[in-house]
Amino acid sequence: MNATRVLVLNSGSSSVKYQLLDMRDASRLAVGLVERIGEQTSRLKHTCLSSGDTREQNGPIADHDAALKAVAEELAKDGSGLDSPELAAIGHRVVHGGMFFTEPTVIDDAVLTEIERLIPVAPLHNPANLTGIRTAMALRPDLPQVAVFDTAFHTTMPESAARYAIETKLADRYRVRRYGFHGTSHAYVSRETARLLGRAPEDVNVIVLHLGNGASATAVRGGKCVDTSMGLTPLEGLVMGTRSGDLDPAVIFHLQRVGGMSMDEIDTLLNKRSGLFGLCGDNDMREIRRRMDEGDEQARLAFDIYIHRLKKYIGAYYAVLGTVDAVAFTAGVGENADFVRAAALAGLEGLGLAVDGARNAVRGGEARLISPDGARVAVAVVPTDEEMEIASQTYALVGKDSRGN
Ligand SMILES: Nc1ncnc2c1ncn2[C@@H]1O[C@H](COP(=O)(O)OP(=O)(O)O)[C@@H](O)[C@H]1O
Ligand SMILES: CC(=O)OP(=O)(O)O
Ligand SMILES: [Mg+2]
Repeated sequence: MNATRVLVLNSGSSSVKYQLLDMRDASRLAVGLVERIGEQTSRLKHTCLSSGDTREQNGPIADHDAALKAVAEELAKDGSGLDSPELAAIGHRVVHGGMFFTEPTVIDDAVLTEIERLIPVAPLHNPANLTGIRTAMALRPDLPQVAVFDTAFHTTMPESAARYAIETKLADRYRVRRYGFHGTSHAYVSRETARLLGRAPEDVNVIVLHLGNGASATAVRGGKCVDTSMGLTPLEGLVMGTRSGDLDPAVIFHLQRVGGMSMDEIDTLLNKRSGLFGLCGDNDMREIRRRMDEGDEQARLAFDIYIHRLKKYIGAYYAVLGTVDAVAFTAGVGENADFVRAAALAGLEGLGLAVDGARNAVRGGEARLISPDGARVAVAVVPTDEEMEIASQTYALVGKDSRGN
C-alpha cells in the first residue's frame, strides 16, 4: 500500500480538532483546531509540523461544513490537501455508536443511517460528527472513511453495570442502557498507564479519569472496561463544564411540574447550563482557580461539588475493581490542573492513594507518575491522544481491507 497518510477529524459540538499523520512511523504532519464554530469569533489554528509554520484565521465560520472546507484549504497550502494520492483514509471520531458498533467501521450508507438514528442520544455530538463525515465524503468520495466510536471500548461492560433498574421489556424496546463515552481516550490511557508501569495491560486494573469539558471515569480490569460513569447519553456521571452529571431523575419531573419548564428547556439546562457553569458562571477550570484564589465563595463551592463527585467515583470504582494498580488523570483538566488531582485524592491514603506534591507540580506533555515512591497504588498523569488512537485504528482497518482479510 503506497498511501500511508491518515487524516483524523474529531468534530465536537462547536469545534473540530484534526491531525494529518504518516502511519509508516506514526508521525504528525499537521495538527489544528477550529473553535467557536457558529459564533462571530471563530478561530482556526493550523500548524504544519514539517515546516514549523503556524497560521491563524479569525472571524466567523458558520458551521461544521465551512470549518472542514477551511481545514482542507489549510492542508492544501502545505501541499498535503485532501486530493493527495498519499492519503489512505480519513478517520472520524463518532461519539455514539449504540450497541451495534463494537469496532472501527468503514462508513457506508447503512452506517450513516445508524449514526443519524442515534442523534437523540448524543444531540451535542453525533450531528457534528455526521457533518464532518459528509463533507469529507463529498471532498474525497473515492477514499475509505472510517468511524471510530466513543462507545466501542465500553461494550465489554457486564450487564450488571450496563443496565438501569427499570422494566426490562421497556429498556430493551427503546435500547435504554448505559453505553459510556470517551472510550477511545479511556482505551488509550489505560494501555499507556500499563506501559508506564512496565506491565501488560491484561495484568493491571486502572481507574481512568478523563476530565475535559465533558468528563467521565472508567474502571478498567485487565484492559477491558467493566464500568463507566456516562450512560445512555454523555450527561450521566461526573460534574462537567456545562453538564450536571448525576442527579435524582425526579428533579426533572419537579422542574416540569412545579417549575413549568418544557422537556426541551430542561434538556438544555442540564446539558448546557449546568455543571461548573451552572454553579458559578464559569466552565473553565483555570478561571475557577483564579476566582478561588481571590476568595470567591461561589467558585469554591462549585469546585468542592466537582471534587466531591469525582472522589465518590474513585471510591466506587475501587470497590468495583477490588484491586487497583493505578489511577490515571487525563484530558484538559486532568492533565493540567494539579490542584484538581491533589484535591480528588486528598484523604484517600487509607486506600493506598496519595500524590507527591513536587511530582504533581511538574508540568509536561509526557506520561508520568505523581505518586510517592513505594505507594500501594500508582497515580499517573497520562496525556490522552484520541487522534493518534483513531489514526491507528483507521489505518489498521484500511490496511486489513486492502489485503482482503
Ligand atoms: N492549565 C489548565 N489548568 C486547568 N484547567 C485547564 C488548563 N488547561 C485546560 N484546562 C481545562 O481543560 C478544559 C478542556 O479540556 P479538553 O480535554 O480540551 O476538553 P474537550 O475535548 O471536551 O473540549 C477546559 O475547559 C479547561 O477547564
Ligand atoms: C462524549 C463527550 O462528552 O465528549 P466531549 O468531552 O468531547 O464533549
Ligand atoms: Mg474531548
